[in-house]
Amino acid sequence: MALWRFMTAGESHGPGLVGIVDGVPSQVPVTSELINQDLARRQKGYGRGGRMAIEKDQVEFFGGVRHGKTLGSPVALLVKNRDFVNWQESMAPDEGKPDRIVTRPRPGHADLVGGIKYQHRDLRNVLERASARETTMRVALGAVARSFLHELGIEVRGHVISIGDVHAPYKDYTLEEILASENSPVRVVDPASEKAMTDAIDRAKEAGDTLGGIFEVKAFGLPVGLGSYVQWNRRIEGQLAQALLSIPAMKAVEVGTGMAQADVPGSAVHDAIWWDKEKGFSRLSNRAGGIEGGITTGMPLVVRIAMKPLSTLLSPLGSFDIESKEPFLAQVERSDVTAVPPAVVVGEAMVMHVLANAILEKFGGDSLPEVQERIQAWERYVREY
Ligand SMILES: Cc1cc2nc3c(=O)[nH]c(=O)nc-3n(C[C@H](O)[C@H](O)[C@H](O)COP(=O)(O)O)c2cc1C
Ligand SMILES: C=C(O[C@@H]1CC(C(=O)O)=C[C@@H](OP(=O)(O)O)[C@H]1O)C(=O)O
Repeated sequence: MALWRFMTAGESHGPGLVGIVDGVPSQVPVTSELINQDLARRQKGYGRGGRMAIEKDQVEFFGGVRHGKTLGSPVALLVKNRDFVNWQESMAPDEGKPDRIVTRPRPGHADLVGGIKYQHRDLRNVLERASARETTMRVALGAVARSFLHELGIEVRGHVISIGDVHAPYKDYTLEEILASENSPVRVVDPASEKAMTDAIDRAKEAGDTLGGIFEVKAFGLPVGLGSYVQWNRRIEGQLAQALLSIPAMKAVEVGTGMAQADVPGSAVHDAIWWDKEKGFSRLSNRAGGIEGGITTGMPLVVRIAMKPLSTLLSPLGSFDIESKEPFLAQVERSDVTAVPPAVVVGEAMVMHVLANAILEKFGGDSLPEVQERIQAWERYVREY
């Protein structure tokens, strides 16, 4: 069982989202300001649809935090859906009027498979939970992990690499360089790529189409030794891939130089080992993306994630109404054109949940000072190894 566990509940147009993260050590600084910062980052991004103009996500605490610090008890959070006022009758848990019944499944969304699986004839009962609205709570809970990791000297940040077929030039960016993407509407580090990306989004919007893309998440300051090769489910890249692919619309994950490694000989892939008295062991390059043998190497962790284009198309693909069994083509619904920039923030959150758990598995500890002390002792040992 994981030591850092979280769960979310709530529908996209219901009253809100709730979440609990269990296993957080005591004394970790957590404030609503800190969580709201990440919630605001997830809401930004060129290409978002009308919903983001309605929502202004703000966290409320229900447990586990007092006077700005965690207590060691489960942290319970709530984020309300502002859009709920427009859906109250439709989403009423007691008697209500399901006035916006959905019977037209979108190819590529969860509508049809979810309807069949859960025996729903109103596909709203599927899309409400399949919606990526849920990722709001993953990010709110992820901000607690961010604070815990920050106190241990670990920073996790991501940026966009491509939108549709527009690729920014690839570089091994430092944390400071990645932070510069914060003000970019498409969360890209390279300013020269920004215009081509926003233009591509404008063109897709005009055509009633959508775009996917690729983003990268990096973790800096990780200790050597998180994860393990001794059992299949303890390999850290496996845990990261599962967490990242659990985000709606994510279809592939690469670690380090990933897929490209298959094309070249080993001499062009592996990272030479280096030793000096001051730092101990390190690597001369980081094509492995900070993981060897399912264990962190102490080099930056590098994962890249491919997101498919969103499935709510204003000029949609063919589909059939589940009641009339008639084909339909036209379906006008509000939707994002692309959600790669906000997905970066969700990717960061999922990486942070995995890393927070891995830290607790390796070092244990009930309070932040206890974990800090254990990591410091470990780092001394690693330097002298
Ligand atoms: C931040 C974010 C925003 C999204 N916005 C939309 C959207 O507006 N319209 C849409 O059709 N899909 C959107 N999606 C993707 C769907 O939620 C996803 O495709 C759907 O749940 C089916 O899951 P699958 O793509 O993993 O098969 C979004 C995903 C993310 C991560
Ligand atoms: C609400 C969010 O994303 C939503 C994810 C989503 C989907 O189908 O996944 C569809 C859209 O919602 P709506 O159908 O209400 O327009 C997005 O806006 C959010 O990210 O907070």
